[in-house]
Amino acid sequence: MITSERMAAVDRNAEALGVPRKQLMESSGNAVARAIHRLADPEASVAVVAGRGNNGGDALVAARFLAEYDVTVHLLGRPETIATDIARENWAALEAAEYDTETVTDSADLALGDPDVVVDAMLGTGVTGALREPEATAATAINRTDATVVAVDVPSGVDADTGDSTGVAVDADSVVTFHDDKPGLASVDADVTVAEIGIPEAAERFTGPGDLLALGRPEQSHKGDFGEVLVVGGGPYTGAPALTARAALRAGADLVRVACPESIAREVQSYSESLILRPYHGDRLAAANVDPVLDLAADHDTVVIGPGLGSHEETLAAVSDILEAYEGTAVVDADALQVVPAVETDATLICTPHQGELRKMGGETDEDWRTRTDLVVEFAAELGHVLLVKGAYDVIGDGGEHRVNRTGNPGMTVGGTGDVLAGAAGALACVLAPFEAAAVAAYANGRAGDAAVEDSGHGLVAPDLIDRLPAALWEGDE
Ligand SMILES: NC(=O)C1=CN([C@@H]2O[C@H](COP(=O)(O)OP(=O)(O)OC[C@H]3O[C@@H](n4cnc5c(N)ncnc54)[C@H](O)[C@@H]3O)[C@@H](O)[C@H]2O)[C@H](O)CC1
Ligand SMILES: [K+]
Repeated sequence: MITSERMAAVDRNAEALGVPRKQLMESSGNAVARAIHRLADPEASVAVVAGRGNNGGDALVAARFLAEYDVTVHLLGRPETIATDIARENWAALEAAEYDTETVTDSADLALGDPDVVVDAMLGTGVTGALREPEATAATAINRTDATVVAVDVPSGVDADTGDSTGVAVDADSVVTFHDDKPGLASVDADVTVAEIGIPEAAERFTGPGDLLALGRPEQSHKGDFGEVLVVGGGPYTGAPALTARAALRAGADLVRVACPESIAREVQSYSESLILRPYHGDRLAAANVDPVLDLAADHDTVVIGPGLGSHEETLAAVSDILEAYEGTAVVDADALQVVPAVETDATLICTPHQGELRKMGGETDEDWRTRTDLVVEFAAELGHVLLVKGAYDVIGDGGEHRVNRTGNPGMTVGGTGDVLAGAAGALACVLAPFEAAAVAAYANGRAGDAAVEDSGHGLVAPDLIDRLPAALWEGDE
């Protein structure tokens, strides 16, 4: 099963892998035509009803694969209003080759006749709300025919994710859907065929530019759309919590506060004026700080706990107590990771170990790490949390799904890059589901590292990544 949002991401990733959408459209159209070959005898009459989006584009392609049939293509709307280049190109190809086409600008003008087959390609995953005109009237007209109705991707008017239809929807006999089944088709009373359209498996398995689509564009978001992050870190180390907090800010967080021992507050502040500190009593996290930190945490959308905390027994006990009582979303990094397996919590944790830390948590690693994503998925399931295991290939798992990130470079083994990643994950977890936040953080962090190396060669330091996070998250790669 794949949601429309994930499908759009995978589609974008496929393009980045060298398989552009026009190629996918060609495969989709071909699959629809093959379904018609199975359903109808040669010379049967086929009415293709195409909308102005890519769903319509699929059917315009299908028409070219139906030479044995008597095909008429009805385009709903003027050709100039076709929404995408690839659909428009396929319309132009039909026109140039003098196919039997007509454009319907007024729903009253749709003359379907009495076809043997109707191809419903008005709307697919791009639908929002109830069908408008001329689609609504066309759907009623399609439902009134005695034809066998073949829907492209989803019956028009049906939401691919929920199966809901707010108004009239096409009553299809059969649905040819692409790449993977859609959740909304479960409630549709039709034969559903899933057609492979040539999307490489890597487009789903590896993070790519499509994974960033969920973030939206910066100009669409406003201050307050992201969220507030609390970094709980520092003690024996002062640089780590500062890096984490600065990374969270650059990854979009509206506000980031650092809870750290008062003994190091001045030094943490010295890294950046923009840091807001909430110092607690003492020189390392300990039992007396648990309640104040929990009170602070309750006022934030996410918490990042671990960077620079050290592994003093008292500190680790305090981390356990905090995680046990906390109920929100937290990124757990560095020394704090080792307490996670024994912690019983209602919180949603994103754990970011490297392989050494993973072993310390009781997880299994393997020399042939790339092919052992199953180890991450299983251990994540055992923990009941999201795991982001850092390495040459980062593996992100949540017990069900997994994703692999291959951005980044050997220069990133330098200290502090993990602190940056944790901060980015904390910010992204304010706006994305935990698994997505981890995957996008890994992708963007690696991309920032790759950009840094490209700009200044090797000799990378962690702050180089922070400055490049906004571009890595919000700028296209073409
Ligand atoms: N990898 C893939 O996902 C592939 C998908 N293919 C096909 O593309 C469609 C989705 O295409 P898209 O252009 O995004 O959307 P639609 O064609 O479904 O519709 C967009 C079109 O419709 C207008 N619109 C939206 N809501 C309504 C409404 N309620 N009433 C009327 N009109 C509406 C909107 O303004 C747009 O103009 C997917 O389903 C597949 O069939 C590919 O070709 C292969 C790869
Ligand atoms: K459709």
